[in-house]
Amino acid sequence: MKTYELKLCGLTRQLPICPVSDKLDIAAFIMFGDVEVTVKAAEELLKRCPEHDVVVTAEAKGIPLAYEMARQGCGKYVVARKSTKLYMPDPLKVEVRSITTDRLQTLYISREDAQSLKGKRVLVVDDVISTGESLHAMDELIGQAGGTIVGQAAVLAEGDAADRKDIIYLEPLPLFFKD
Ligand SMILES: O=P(O)(O)OC[C@H]1O[C@H](OP(=O)(O)OP(=O)(O)O)[C@H](O)[C@@H]1O
Repeated sequence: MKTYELKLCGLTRQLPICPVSDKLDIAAFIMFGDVEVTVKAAEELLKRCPEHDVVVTAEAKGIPLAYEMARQGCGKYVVARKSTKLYMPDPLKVEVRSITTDRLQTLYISREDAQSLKGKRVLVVDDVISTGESLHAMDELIGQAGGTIVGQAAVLAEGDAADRKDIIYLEPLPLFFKD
C-alpha cells in the first residue's frame, strides 16, 4: 500500500493512501490507538489555542483529541454524535457531509450538553479539517446551544483548508489528485 509520511510534533507516521473517488486519493490520519500522537498533538494545539471553558468535537475520530485537550486543559468536553440515543431526548441537530463520507449525516447534541454550552467559551476541535463541512455543522450546533466559539482547531488541515485563516492547525495534509 502507498503511504504518505507525516511529520508531527517530532513524530513520524506513515499514513495509508486510500481512494475517495476515481479522481481523488486521501492519506488516512487515524489517531485511534496512537496515544503518543494524541497526547503530543493536544499539548501543541493547546499552546496555540485561546482560553476556553469547554472543548467540542464530532464523533468519532475527534474524540480522543478532545478528551486529551480537555484533560490537559479546561477539564470539560462535549461530543456531537452521529446518531441519537435513548438518553438523548429532543436533541439539537444539523446535517453534514464530510470528505470521507459520501452520504448525508446528521450531527446531534443532547439537550443536557447544549445546556452546558450556553454562555460558555467553546473551542471546536477535530482531528482533520478538509472541506470544513463537519466544522461548519459543529459551529451551527454550538450557535443553537448559545455557546460562543472562541477558536477552531485541528491537528491537520487537508487540501485547501490549509489556506484558511480562521483555523488553528499543526500541519497541512495534501490531497492526491489522479489524472
Ligand atoms: O472537513 P470535512 O470534509 O468535514 O472532513 C473532516 C471530518 O471527516 C472525518 O470524519 P468522518 O466523517 O470520516 O467520520 P468519523 O470520524 O466518524 O470516521 C474527520 O474526522 C473530520 O471530522
